[in-house]
Amino acid sequence: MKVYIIDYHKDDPKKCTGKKLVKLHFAELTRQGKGIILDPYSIRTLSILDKDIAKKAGITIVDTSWNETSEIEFRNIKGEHRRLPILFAGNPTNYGIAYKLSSIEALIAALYIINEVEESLKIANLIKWGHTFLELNKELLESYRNKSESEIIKIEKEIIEKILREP
Ligand SMILES: C[S@@+](CC[C@H](N)C(=O)[O-])C[C@H]1O[C@@H](n2cnc3c(N)ncnc32)[C@H](O)[C@@H]1O
Repeated sequence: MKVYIIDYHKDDPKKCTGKKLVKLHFAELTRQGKGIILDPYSIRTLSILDKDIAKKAGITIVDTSWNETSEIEFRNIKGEHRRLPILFAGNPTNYGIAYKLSSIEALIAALYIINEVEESLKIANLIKWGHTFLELNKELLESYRNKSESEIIKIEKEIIEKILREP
């Protein structure tokens, strides 16, 4: 799978997981979006139905800062924008926070959801807390894997309702 990074250079370069993917030759830098754009503000949800586009044109991650980002940064990027369904960050900065994934976690999740599990695990091995992320989201990722967009939205709704019911 081709992976692209649009790097807005907003985070500490030492901690930046988008840069790490590029450095380790698992991604290429780009200025334009290609294929599936991982966009947390998108109204469309990533699913197995996006696998063909991802295979043909790749997956683009937008490496920016969660503290400074907004919808505007994503709006003009060409491509098929998709958000990820609820998942919890496993990285030390945003540990346990829903939806706020690092670039590398977003890639691990996207590959898993489109049923590229082996590649997802390979990416998870690149970072210390890759397996923390997988462990934390094991059941969620498995429930989203290989499912259509409408199925994923239904599963996500049930999960959110369950969380809200918990004391
Ligand atoms: C906001 S940046 C933060 C990057 C940080 N510098 C790092 O080193 O990981 C994370 C990127 O991963 C993707 N991403 C993270 N969480 C996502 C979600 N819930 N839905 C879609 N894409 C997501 C997006 O491309 C997003 O811009």
